Amino acid sequence: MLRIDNLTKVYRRGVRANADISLEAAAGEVIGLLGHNGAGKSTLLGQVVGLVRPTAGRITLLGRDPVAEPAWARSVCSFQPQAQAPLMGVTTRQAIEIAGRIRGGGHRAVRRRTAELLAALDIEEWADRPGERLSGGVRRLTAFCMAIVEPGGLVMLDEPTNDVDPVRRRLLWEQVRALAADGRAVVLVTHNIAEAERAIDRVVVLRHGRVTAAGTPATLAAGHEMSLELTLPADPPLPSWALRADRAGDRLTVGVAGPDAHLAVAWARSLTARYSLNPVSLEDVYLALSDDPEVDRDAALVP
Ligand SMILES: Nc1ncnc2c1ncn2[C@@H]1O[C@H](COP(=O)(O)OP(=O)(O)OP(=O)(O)O)[C@@H](O)[C@H]1O
Repeated sequence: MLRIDNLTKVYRRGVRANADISLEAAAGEVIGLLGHNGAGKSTLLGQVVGLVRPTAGRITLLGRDPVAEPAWARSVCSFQPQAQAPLMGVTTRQAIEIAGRIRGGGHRAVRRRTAELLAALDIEEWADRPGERLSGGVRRLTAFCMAIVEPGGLVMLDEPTNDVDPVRRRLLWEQVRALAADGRAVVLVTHNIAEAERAIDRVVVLRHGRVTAAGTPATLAAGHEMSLELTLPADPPLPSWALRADRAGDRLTVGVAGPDAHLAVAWARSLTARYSLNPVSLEDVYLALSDDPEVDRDAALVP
């Protein structure tokens, strides 16, 4: 569906927002773009929809060049920008229906789909409220519905869960999975890594405009240690498989490599009934990458 090769964007005044980025998104797949503020995530999405002109590299969307054909690209892409949608003078329902009609949906089909989305995201109680009187979270959900009411083959969402409460965030992630199940490719930006882990198929981590890690959450987690937590008043001798040990009060945390999990559990059991072995989360991996001086050194090489 989408293929990006060696994409680079240098803004005027020399800010290199994207540096040599390559990635692919296939139909039925949800890709999560992760990265600190200013890492270049929005710039990447902006280039695919023709809002930002690449400095170098190539984007291929359904075999065509969206940079050369921006109007066509916008017809096959759906996009929820990071900025809140201006919803003055229209209700939630009207905003979603208008978006669906502009994207070419039939009157009845758009009305039906709008009603389904309002129900699925549990925002029906605000369906007929004017946009200027909506809360930030409902506004964000409305913008999400506007982006997916008549979805293109590629759906790009820039921080769709911002301002949204935990219950409705979960409903939103279900809709993201439904888009993929329906054969769309979804590329989304999020800072909500713990939740995204359940909804995304592949992760691309950007740092200072470069891809610093990419893969499924499981492959990124492979090689990172798990943590064994034990409630123990005194430190026992550490077995040879223990990677590190930290104490906070009566809690001891021991780093464990994946293949040593069974040894760790047996050891913990011999010492106390109060222990837990926690698999590494995508958030742990992300934080470990953020701390990695190698990654910083690479980033510093960005000219
Ligand atoms: N129009 C612009 N002109 C000049 N520099 C820009 C412009 N837009 C973004 N930048 C710069 O490009 C870099 C990447 O910005 P971008 O918005 O793509 O990051 P991001 O990863 O989406 O950040 P955030 O998580 O904060 O939204 C930043 O240094 C930003 O200041």
